[in-house]
Amino acid sequence: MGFAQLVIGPAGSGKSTYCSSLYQHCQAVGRSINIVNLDPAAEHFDYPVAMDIRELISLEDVMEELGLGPNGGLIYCMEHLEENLDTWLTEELDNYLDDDYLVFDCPGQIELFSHVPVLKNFVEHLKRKNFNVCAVYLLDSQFMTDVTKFISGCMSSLSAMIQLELPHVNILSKMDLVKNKRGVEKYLDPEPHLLLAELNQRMAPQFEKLNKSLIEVVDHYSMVNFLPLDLRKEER
Ligand SMILES: Nc1nc2c(ncn2[C@@H]2O[C@H](COP(=O)(O)OP(=O)(O)OP(=O)(O)O)[C@@H](O)[C@H]2O)c(=O)[nH]1
Ligand SMILES: [Mg+2]
Repeated sequence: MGFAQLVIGPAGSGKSTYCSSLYQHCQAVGRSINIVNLDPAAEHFDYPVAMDIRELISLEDVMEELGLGPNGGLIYCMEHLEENLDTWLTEELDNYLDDDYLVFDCPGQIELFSHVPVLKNFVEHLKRKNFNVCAVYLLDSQFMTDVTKFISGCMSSLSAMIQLELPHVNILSKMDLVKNKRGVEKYLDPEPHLLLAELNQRMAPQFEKLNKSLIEVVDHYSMVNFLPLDLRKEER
């Protein structure tokens, strides 16, 4: 049984930086880890790339030859990956042994984990290949400054959770940049009724019913839970 982590989250939330920190950490403690690039648009890496989607397809070629824009081109590349799960991916995975740990650095277009089925099928394939997979969802702590942004962050994470159906960890990234630590801490594991009160205060009165439903959804899925990550701190 192999192990895999799917690192997802909105554009610029710190996925690749997290992957490279994870790599350095594993180097330091003497564990073996393999970071896989699944972003056909990525160019620079701070970690050795164990597998690379760009060996299968290049975004630049797709944009040039098919006349697609960057996001349409990315979806095309990911669909191409989906079509090659039984060929390219299977061959690449054959290089890894039973106990190996793979970390997939994903692109940041949130449609990939909200409604486009590519990553879902990718995960199913990994499971068929006997990998134990989990999702790590990164959200930028810079957006945790008010309750409306918090709720929208929860919703996007929740849609990934529902679509991928994986054990799921939420991480609040870039904690080193947060000046008002207290302001963010209250969102790590907040009381639903306090969130609701804050949301009602922030929004016009006609949204009260909607606010209540939103908080209930978040609460039901036990989603109101983020782990803060400060990459400058050693103990993590
Ligand atoms: N201060 C600080 N900056 C960070 C941290 N993590 C990421 N960044 C910065 O945030 C920017 C985006 O980081 P990336 O790791 O490229 O984010 P990403 O999620 O891989 O981005 P995409 O792949 O383009 O979606 C870069 O400028 C990073 O240096 C962090 O923990 N602290
Ligand atoms: Mg990245």
